[in-house]
Amino acid sequence: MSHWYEDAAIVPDEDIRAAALQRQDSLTKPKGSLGQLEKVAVQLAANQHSNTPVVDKPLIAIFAGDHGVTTEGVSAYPQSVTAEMIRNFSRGGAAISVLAKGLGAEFTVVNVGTVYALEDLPNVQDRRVGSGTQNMCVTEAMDVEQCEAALAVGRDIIDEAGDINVFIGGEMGIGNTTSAAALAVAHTRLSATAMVGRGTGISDQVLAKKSAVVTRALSKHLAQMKNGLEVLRRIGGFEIAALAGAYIRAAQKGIVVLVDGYICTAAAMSAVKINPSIRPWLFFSHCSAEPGHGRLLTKLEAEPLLQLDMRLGEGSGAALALPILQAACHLHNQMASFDEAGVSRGND
Ligand SMILES: Cc1cc2ncn([C@H]3O[C@H](COP(=O)(O)O)[C@@H](O)[C@H]3O)c2cc1C
Ligand SMILES: O=C(O)c1cccnc1
Repeated sequence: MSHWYEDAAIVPDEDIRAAALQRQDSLTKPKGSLGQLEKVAVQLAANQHSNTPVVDKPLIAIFAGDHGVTTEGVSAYPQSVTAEMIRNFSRGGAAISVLAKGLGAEFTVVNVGTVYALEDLPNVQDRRVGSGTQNMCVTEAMDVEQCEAALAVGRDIIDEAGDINVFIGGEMGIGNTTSAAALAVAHTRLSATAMVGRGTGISDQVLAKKSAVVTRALSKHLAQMKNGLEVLRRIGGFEIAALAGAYIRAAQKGIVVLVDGYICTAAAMSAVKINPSIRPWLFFSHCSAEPGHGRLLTKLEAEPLLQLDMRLGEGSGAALALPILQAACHLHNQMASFDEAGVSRGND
């Protein structure tokens, strides 16, 4: 049986890529002097099958879920913060609320599975597929139906979005850096200590425990983790699965994806393992202060745009990187060529 998440993404146009590369080299600047902005513009042009790429209609969706692994004592904050922060997103008080407002972006918060149901809140959608995941050290984080349902939540958010051309996913889930680290270990085969970080700010003692928790979870599930979906189901989270589903659907619809920090990158890695054809659609905002993030980005051959020592999540880094993606498009589309401007070419 084939599944929606296995359907191919839109394939970049190689003729447009060649034309976009040629255009970059015709613009009034030394060749290559706009660095990564040039690469970004060329990739966006190829993806969008247009030599005038555009990322001016963003959707920011924050997916929230609770994690059973928090019972192991792996976060500096209590599990109740996940739901409390949903209220804060709704009221406009969170970092991402402020950044989304500044960007004028469409903004929504999606509860994929907090432990407790929340009251009705403005801008918050209740799509809970369970009351938090199970503790991955003891059993699978999600059963098959929950994992499929969480992936479909992400898909539906993209399908129900208005006219968008760029998607930013964010996450909120106390304990989710443990899940992200476990996913990172599973997909890189690097050690737990290389992939585990301080998350919300844990002590040395808790850090050692967190590594042991990830090691235990991996040894419990490794033999049965035969594909990307099983990895996600066994050691992922509801919000991580929803992000993966949203990334896959965005790529299938030709919507550019701006991936945020460590947890979102773990979701992106899961999505690529489930459906490798989505990879060209993923742009990476920043390298977070979590040491595992850089290693996971390297595994994905990703070149993040920013390095700001951030370790927040919520989609905050991606929101900050969006204007850079937009600037890359404006420069590509609006700069004058040497011929147009009457500027002499070099012999580079
Ligand atoms: C007030 C607050 C706001 C947040 N916003 C994002 N996170 C971030 O921290 C959590 C992951 O860290 P750990 O694995 O250590 O629990 C996630 O919810 C992530 O989005 C927050 C965490 C807190 C405490
Ligand atoms: O990089 C991230 O996304 C991150 C790091 C620490 C805590 N929350 C999120």
